[in-house]
Amino acid sequence: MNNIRQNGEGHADFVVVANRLPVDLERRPDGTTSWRRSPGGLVTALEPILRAKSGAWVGWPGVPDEHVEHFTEDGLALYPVSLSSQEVAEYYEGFSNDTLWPLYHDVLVPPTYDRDWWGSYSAVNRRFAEEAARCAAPGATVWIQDYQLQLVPKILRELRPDLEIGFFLHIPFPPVELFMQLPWRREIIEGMLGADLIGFHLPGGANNFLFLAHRLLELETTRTEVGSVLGQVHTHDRIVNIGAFPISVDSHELEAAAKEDTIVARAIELRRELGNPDKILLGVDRLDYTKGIDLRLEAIRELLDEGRLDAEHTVMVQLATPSRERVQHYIDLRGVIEEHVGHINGDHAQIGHPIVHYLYQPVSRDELIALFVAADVMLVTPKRDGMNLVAKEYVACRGDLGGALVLSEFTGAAMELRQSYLVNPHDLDGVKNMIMTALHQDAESGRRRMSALHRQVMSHDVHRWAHSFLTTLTDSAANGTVRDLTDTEHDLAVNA
Ligand SMILES: O=P(O)(O)OC[C@H]1O[C@H](O[C@H]2O[C@H](CO)[C@@H](O)[C@H](O)[C@H]2O)[C@H](O)[C@@H](O)[C@@H]1O
Ligand SMILES: Cc1cn([C@@H]2O[C@H](COP(=O)(O)OP(=O)(O)O)[C@@H](O)[C@H]2O)c(=O)[nH]c1=O
Repeated sequence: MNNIRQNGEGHADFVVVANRLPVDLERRPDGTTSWRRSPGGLVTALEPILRAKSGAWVGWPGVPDEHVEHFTEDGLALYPVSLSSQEVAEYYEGFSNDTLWPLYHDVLVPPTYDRDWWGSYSAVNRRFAEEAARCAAPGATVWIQDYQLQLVPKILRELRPDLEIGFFLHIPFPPVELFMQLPWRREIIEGMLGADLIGFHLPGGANNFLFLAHRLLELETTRTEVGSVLGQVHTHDRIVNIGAFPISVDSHELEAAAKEDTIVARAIELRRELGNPDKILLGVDRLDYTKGIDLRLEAIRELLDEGRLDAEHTVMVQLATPSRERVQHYIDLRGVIEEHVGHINGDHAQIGHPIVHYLYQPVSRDELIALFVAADVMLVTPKRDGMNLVAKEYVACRGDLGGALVLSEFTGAAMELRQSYLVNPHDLDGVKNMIMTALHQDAESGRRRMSALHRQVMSHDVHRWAHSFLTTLTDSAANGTVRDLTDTEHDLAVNA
């Protein structure tokens, strides 16, 4: 237990522990530094929650070998955990993103099983747990996030048994047939079981976990359906609740932003800058092989080659945020995507009028919202995705009931967004046909679809998600039993 005091010397009553801080440290060539927003949906979702609860956030500042003392940035109390270059290579790029990420995403590329990476993952997880133990006040609520930190719940419980500990997985939890490949499978399940409540986006992930806990650790499991809790795992001394909590976005904030004059004007300007096409298609993703950017470009390319898509009056914007740039599969994918873009523009563009406008750089929030407002068809075609917040953001921004969403069945979002144009991303002809259907939708039926989608996203926002998880966590920690949200609690969460 070293220098960590059993009952906590920290002051934070609510602590988020995630691989990344909500901001990344940026080193400029002249040696100066600044902070910029971190990539990904986890940060998008949790930032407004932490802000509302005035809590602390424990995470890595995004660059190796940086030792930063805890500090406050834009009203958020941040507790950096520093990682060496070797740890970034082994814990983050290696075990997290070249072992667990592909294993949990249907083995879209083969996972690498490396014993040194596992050693580094275990050591870094301990460091995160120690930092959380240090900053949490007695009896505090600590909410641990995602696959990079699956050992933290168990270590933290050993260090600080007084804490209320929740764990949420943001990516799919695989079926037993895949998970059993992992040489360290027992340790991972035991690590997660240190929490009082384990949350997944979908019931499928929760059920996979319950099955594994029984099969692998021979623990007793029971099935319940109270609120979002689907079952319980009985460890030798505690009951751990397992549930499904589909994450969402700050829908009301997005809807309001999309109506602001400056955003509406920028959306019009964007259309003009794109050459006033009849139709704008939009893709917004981290550059990741799970996201299906390659297959959507393939679909567009074939539609243009076949003359089904009008090259003169159609434009596609594809934003791809750089991600995990030193992992070989990501380097390879970038090459494939850029080859597609080159082929499409080479074969079908005119001077000054590219068909695909491709940006390999992060884009600001306001510019993104203006693009959502401008886009006639949003293309979200992952081969596998835990949730996909971009799909929900697009819908939240379309309070005008315009636009159309083409959405892969293999995203978590597809579970709720049933009125989108659902596609199987493995069926290229099906994707092509659905893109054409969405482009030529009848205006009235398009409005009806968007109205249903918009209602769903507005009534199930990120505040409701967090409130639902955290009230269930408190009940779980108190006695292992749970209750449904009252209507008042639900309304408060939605209107927060
Ligand atoms: O931190 P990175 O390695 O740059 O990756 C960014 C984030 O990617 C993943 O996001 C997931 O969480 C989203 C919100 O729940 C969800 O919508 C999406 O489907 C997931 O892929 C990852 O899980 C995060 O830990 C990363 O921060
Ligand atoms: C390309 C791009 C994206 N964003 C924001 O990032 C997140 C992405 O979240 P999602 O759940 O869809 O997927 P991952 O977490 O990346 O796996 C979403 O909030 C986007 O709005 C951004 O801010 N800027 C960008 O350029």
